[in-house]
Amino acid sequence: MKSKAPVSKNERLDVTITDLTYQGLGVAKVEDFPLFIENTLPGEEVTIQVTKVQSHYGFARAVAWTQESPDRVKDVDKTYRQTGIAPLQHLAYPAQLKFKQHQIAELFSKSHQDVEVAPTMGMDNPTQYRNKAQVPVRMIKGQLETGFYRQHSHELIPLTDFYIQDPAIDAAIIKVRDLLRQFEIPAYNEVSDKGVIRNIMVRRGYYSHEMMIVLISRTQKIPSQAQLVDQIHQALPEVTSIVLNVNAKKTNVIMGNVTRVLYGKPTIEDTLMGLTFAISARSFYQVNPQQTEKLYQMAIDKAGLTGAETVIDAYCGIGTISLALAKHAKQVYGVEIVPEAIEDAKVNAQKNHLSNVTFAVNKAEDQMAEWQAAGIKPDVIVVDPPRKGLAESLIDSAAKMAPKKVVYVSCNPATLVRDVARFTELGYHVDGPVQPVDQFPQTPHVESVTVLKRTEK
Ligand SMILES: C[S@@+](CC[C@H](N)C(=O)[O-])C[C@H]1O[C@@H](n2cnc3c(N)ncnc32)[C@H](O)[C@@H]1O
Repeated sequence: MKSKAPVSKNERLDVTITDLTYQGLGVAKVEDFPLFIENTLPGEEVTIQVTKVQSHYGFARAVAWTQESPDRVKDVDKTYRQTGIAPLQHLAYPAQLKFKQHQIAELFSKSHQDVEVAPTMGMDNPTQYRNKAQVPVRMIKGQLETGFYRQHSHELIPLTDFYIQDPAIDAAIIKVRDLLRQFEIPAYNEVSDKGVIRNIMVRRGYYSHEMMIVLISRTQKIPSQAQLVDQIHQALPEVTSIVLNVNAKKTNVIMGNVTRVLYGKPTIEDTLMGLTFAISARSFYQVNPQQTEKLYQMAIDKAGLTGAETVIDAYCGIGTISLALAKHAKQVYGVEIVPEAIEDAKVNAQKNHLSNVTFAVNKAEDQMAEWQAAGIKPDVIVVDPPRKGLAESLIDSAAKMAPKKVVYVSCNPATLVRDVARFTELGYHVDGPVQPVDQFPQTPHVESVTVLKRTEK
């Protein structure tokens, strides 16, 4: 065998299952060595017994056996795992929360043994929480269907109950699907690159109940467009905005660059932290509003503002965190790459009568360098990047500006740990425990807040 197994036959040990192979075996790692375990699913903590250590394509591989996890619950619907909508549905909710805490702790343990991870903050009803749906549309046996792709494929599994989405959104998708069928509007076919409707996006304000329907089309115009739009808003009284997004490219990217309002306003409004936000079709907006309020409150508390501080909010979207911080700070600077989101952010500052916020459309890494060159000296920097984390140059500019604190809101613990390592090289240390907040129940996605403090010299 080329590599040696750190486990031996008949050994018993406690492991956490982190992955699933295509053959349906659970995978756990011991010192980065994979163990393949029958009868397990991701997130489960089980005691295993190694049954075989064998050579597999020249590498050591161990197969182990266990009894079913006590945290296993009955699947609600197996399609939720096949589609990746709810890959953790088999796990009792407290075990899901523990798994998320474990994932972050495991990643930090390799480079930062001193970092603690607090228990994950969960929600009371961990289903039907999503305020946004983005569903693909396909023709199946000559009929237009909405649903979700089987994982790692483009095979559409038709669905009417999406389990983790607001049920009013599920009902709207069915209504739009039925109207598309009625007007005989064909779905896009990605093989022939023909057809019309590619995706339907629906967003609904948690408090406002305002609903936006975005029809993502290959074509500049949808057949029977005026009648379709008329019927949609008549059938769905909560709809205050119907938008056409044109994506004519042969691509996996969902939205194109052209957006046209077909009915109502270009935005819907919702409330978070007592503030009102306008949200347009292409802007990012957190999908779990109940947990977002907890997440933002945590970020604000950890920023520890007195009203005298200058704060930067990098990756600010429509300015949600920026404006929530502005109530407690002297001046806030926000930066975001999507121009529509910054337009929303500016409107949102006015709507909430907050004049101590300045927004910039730019790459956060470039804007931070500009602010640093311009001599801006933030007391606190908040970052909330996408899954790929922070550009190294952003961390360098941030450290040069020497804020007392960096509050890092992360949706990917792997890049969080990488970025924390860079900050520690530049004179920062993790202050207090990392706090996971469950933004995505039933899925393995992990959101967290980490505070980095400048180490006194
Ligand atoms: C996780 S979201 C957070 C948004 C916002 N803080 C919120 O809570 O709604 C990340 C945001 O970063 C933006 N983004 C992605 N890459 C960027 C970059 N290089 N520079 C600036 N913004 C970027 C995305 O458009 C998105 O709005």
